[in-house]
Amino acid sequence: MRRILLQDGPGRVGRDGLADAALSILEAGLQAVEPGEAVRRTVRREGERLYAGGREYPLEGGRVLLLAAGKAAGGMAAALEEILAGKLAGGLVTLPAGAAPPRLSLPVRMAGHPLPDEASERCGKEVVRLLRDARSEDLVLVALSGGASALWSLPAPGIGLANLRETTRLLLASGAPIEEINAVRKHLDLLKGGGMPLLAPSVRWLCLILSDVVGDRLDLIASGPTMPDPSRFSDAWRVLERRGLLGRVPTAVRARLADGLAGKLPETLKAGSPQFERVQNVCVASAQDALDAILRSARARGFAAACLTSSLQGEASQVGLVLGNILREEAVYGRPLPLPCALVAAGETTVRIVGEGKGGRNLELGLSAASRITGLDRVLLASLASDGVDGTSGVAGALVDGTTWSIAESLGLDPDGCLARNDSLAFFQAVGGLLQTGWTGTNVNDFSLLLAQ
Ligand SMILES: Nc1ncnc2c1ncn2[C@@H]1O[C@H](COP(=O)(O)OP(=O)(O)O)[C@@H](O)[C@H]1O
Ligand SMILES: O=C(O)[C@@H](CO)OP(=O)(O)O
Repeated sequence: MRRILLQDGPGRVGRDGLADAALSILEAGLQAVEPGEAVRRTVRREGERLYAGGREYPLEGGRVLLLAAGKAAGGMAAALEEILAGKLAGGLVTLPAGAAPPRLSLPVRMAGHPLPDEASERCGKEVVRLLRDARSEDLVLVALSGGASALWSLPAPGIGLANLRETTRLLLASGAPIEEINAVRKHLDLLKGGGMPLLAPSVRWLCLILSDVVGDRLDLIASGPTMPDPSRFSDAWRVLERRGLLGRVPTAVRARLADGLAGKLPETLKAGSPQFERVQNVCVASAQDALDAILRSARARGFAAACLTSSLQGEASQVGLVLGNILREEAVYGRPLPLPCALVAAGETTVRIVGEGKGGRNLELGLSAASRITGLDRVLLASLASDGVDGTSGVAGALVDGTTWSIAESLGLDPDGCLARNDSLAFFQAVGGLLQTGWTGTNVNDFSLLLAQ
């Protein structure tokens, strides 16, 4: 079971049973989306047959390949190696640099995240090589989780890794949500947006997906390499326009999108394309599973519990204010739930980067929420990235209570200034409340847990 550690500071943060309860409740959420278990719940083997998503896959007659990428690739691949004992003929597993390398029989590579690097491109080429050698009687298993967009890269002709990297950097800092970021990536990288089946259209495909995307749109997770792509060149162009990036992205990127818009390049594969006839995509777990476990765990500890939303989106500091106000309502008026209560929200907020500081969306959400609960007793809000690494902070999230804001002020910190400089890590390093897990090995959105007693 993955433990969450709370870094204390000069204030009362974490010095009461409420914080212990919050950590245990969130740990139950992480446990429910352990990737190996999620795969074992979804895939079953009986002798020479594999069963998943209501279909049967014969294991004899051809080779079985496994291609896995993403923050949960280690756990997913380990479970599949076990299930397919004696049957795997080859493959590749790619994880973000810095994650603990799993012990597997298949080759394991570490690559750049959130920006693709040379290792990402090498992995992309390795995937192409493996698929080009595949024959029609082969079965290709793909295990995808969030992060894979950066970990496997095959820049389109004329784009090159440096331009793809720069465009990704600009998009990540722009505050664009993942559907916008990936609409652009799908049009600059040949593996994304349904690109994989094009490389080996005659094989059978089973793609297992751990969702880290709000609403579990499978074409968005890891930029949907095995999924039909509903987005078009015109969508990618509009994203750059909307985010003020058309004049800032490299010339080669603008030129490719303009060629696509002018009909000089084929659109990505759409639903109904024959290339998807032999492809099955199955979601093995998502934030919904973690939310259910969080609610169960809270209720078992005597809290009235409810989910506020599983679609939390918006600028992190604004979302933090709203959640802080909801927690205040609970503490002062005991509504909407009777006390003691636990409210949980899952999703993925965004941060438009304007400063030079270090932090992440969960840290900014927590910092901002602290302003709305200051002075209140027996309340807390914990915001956690389920992958264990929030933005550039190196930590998983933050826990705030009614003392956080006043401690900051007593230390001479300027909380609003920290937010304005995107410097939330420095704020929490001073006041305490950082949540640490290391890479959790899973990845299903962020969680904000509100407790009031
Ligand atoms: N200093 C910062 N403060 C707050 N957020 C940041 C900061 N630097 C980067 N980010 C945000 O972190 C996000 C990338 O974080 P990461 O945890 O890798 O995302 P994901 O889990 O979705 O891959 C970017 O969208 C960016 O807006
Ligand atoms: O790989 C990706 O495209 C995204 C979404 O799945 O993941 P992350 O935000 O973790 O990079």
